[in-house]
This record gives sequence, C-alpha cells and structure tokens, in this order.
Amino acid sequence: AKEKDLAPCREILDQLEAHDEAWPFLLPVNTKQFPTYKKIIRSPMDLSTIRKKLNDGIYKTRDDFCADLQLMFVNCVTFNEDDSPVGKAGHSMKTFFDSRWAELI
Ligand SMILES: Cc1ncccc1N[C@H]1CCCS(=O)(=O)C1
Repeated sequence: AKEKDLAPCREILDQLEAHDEAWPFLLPVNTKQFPTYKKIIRSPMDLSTIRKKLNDGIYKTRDDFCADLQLMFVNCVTFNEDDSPVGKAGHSMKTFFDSRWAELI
C-alpha cells in the first residue's frame, strides 16, 4: 500500500463525527440562519463536505485532507467568539484533531 495512504484520514474523520462537540460541524453552516456567514467566510467547510471529498477521491494526500480540517477550524474562530458555545466546541474539536493527527507518523 502507499506509505502515506488515506486510511488514517477515514479513521480520524470517524472519530471527529462521533465527538460530543461535533454538532456545529456536521453539516454546512445554514446561511439562511446566519445571513452574514457567506460574506465573512469565503470558503465554508464542514465534516459532511470533507467526508464526501474523501469518498469521492478528491484528496490526493493526507495534507490535502488536513488542510480542509484546518480551514473548518479557522472559519470557526473567525466567525465565533471564543467563549460562545460554537467557539468553545471548535477549540475542543481542534485540540482533539491536532492530537490525533500528531499520532500519525
Ligand atoms: C460552525 C458554525 N459557525 C458559525 C455559525 C454556526 C456554525 N454552526 C452551526 C451548525 C448548525 C447548528 S447551529 O446553528 O447551532 C451551529
């Protein structure tokens, strides 16, 4: 198998989707509920979109996958206050992701 295959990405994504604080990230942000979102966030990203891209073979490397996760977290910090429910969930999810990602050799 390719030394840097994408199987660990599936595994980490499974764990992110199952995380207690994944709820803000499971689906694309609803721009009707948050009308300013599209103006402030130029490149929306969420876990369902990442799952589809992974399944459709869009990611060629692990780092392509990692970049979309980081985009999702940066969008969250950009739009949400750190002490808001969504902001706190985002920090928690990023800490979890970063620790699992670091475990990959
Ligand atoms: C990740 C994010 N950034 C900015 C605004 C909203 C969200 N997520 C929403 C997803 C649907 C449920 S919710 O509306 O409570 C939170």
